[in-house]
Amino acid sequence: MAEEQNNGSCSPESCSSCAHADSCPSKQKESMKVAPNEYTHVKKVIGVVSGKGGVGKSMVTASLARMMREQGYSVGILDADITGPSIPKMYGIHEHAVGNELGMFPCIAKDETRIMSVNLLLDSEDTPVIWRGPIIAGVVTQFWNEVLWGDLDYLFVDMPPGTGDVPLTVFQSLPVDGVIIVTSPQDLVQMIVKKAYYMAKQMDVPVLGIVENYSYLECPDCGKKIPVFGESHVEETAEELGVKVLGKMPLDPKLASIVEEEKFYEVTNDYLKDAAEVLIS
Ligand SMILES: Nc1ncnc2c1ncn2[C@@H]1O[C@H](COP(=O)(O)OP(=O)(O)OP(=O)(O)O)[C@@H](O)[C@H]1O
Repeated sequence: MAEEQNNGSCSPESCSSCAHADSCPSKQKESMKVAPNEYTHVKKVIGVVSGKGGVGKSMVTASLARMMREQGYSVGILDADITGPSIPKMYGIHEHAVGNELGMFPCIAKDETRIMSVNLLLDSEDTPVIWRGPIIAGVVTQFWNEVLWGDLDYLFVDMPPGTGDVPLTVFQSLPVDGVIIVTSPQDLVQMIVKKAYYMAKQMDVPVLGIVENYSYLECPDCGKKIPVFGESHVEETAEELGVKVLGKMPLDPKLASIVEEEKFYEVTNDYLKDAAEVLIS
């Protein structure tokens, strides 16, 4: 019988009737999940990943969070980019996270987005985090099960770039409902997108789609779209992988300056409307 094959492709739900359940990879994967604390109730956990650094993953994470917040959903951002945290500063948060015997409280941005990041725990924001991979991965797990997130419709996880320890821990330990891959138009990046895609697939996490950042720059005088980083190949890549393109974001000076002003809680990002549909469905 198909569900009795020990091949890792069956669902954990079919374990009860399967003779191979104890040694089955699908059940083992399930057992590695870390339960949240009793004060955390998150409806959807969405990972934002990129194969490579600097493609604007934090920008996309925060934009998705803003978009859902604007639609009235309660949202949180778990900044899992431990060595390069940028989310609190984008929202103008420079305070220290506080806790009690039950756990740590996320900091609350002006638009009520709940945020947890290593920068909220350091004595100085400029202190570098020089920890080995397993320690960093442990902190990310604590951000899930020791932070009192409360009731959230969406928790966005801003992952560090690449396919290392932290993405692996997040996929294994958190109940990730889907990932969004961020890319930029360069050829090399398209290849790296596939690595992120295959990692998610291997971890049985659905890929909700791809967002291309830095797609073009719009001339402020004539409105012409200039492909600064070359022609986009995102549609080809998406088609090849069988996923949707959820949006193409230009290099937008308005977005850059709102990040500089640390007022991301005011952003309305219309470039990612298709992503909202996918997140709500
Ligand atoms: N579409 C955009 N328009 C203008 N500025 C942008 C855009 N996307 C990103 N930026 C800016 O580029 C910088 C890098 O973006 P971001 O921090 O989101 O990248 P990242 O992929 O998360 O980086 P890392 O991988 O190093 O964590 C930031 O200052 C951000 O504000």
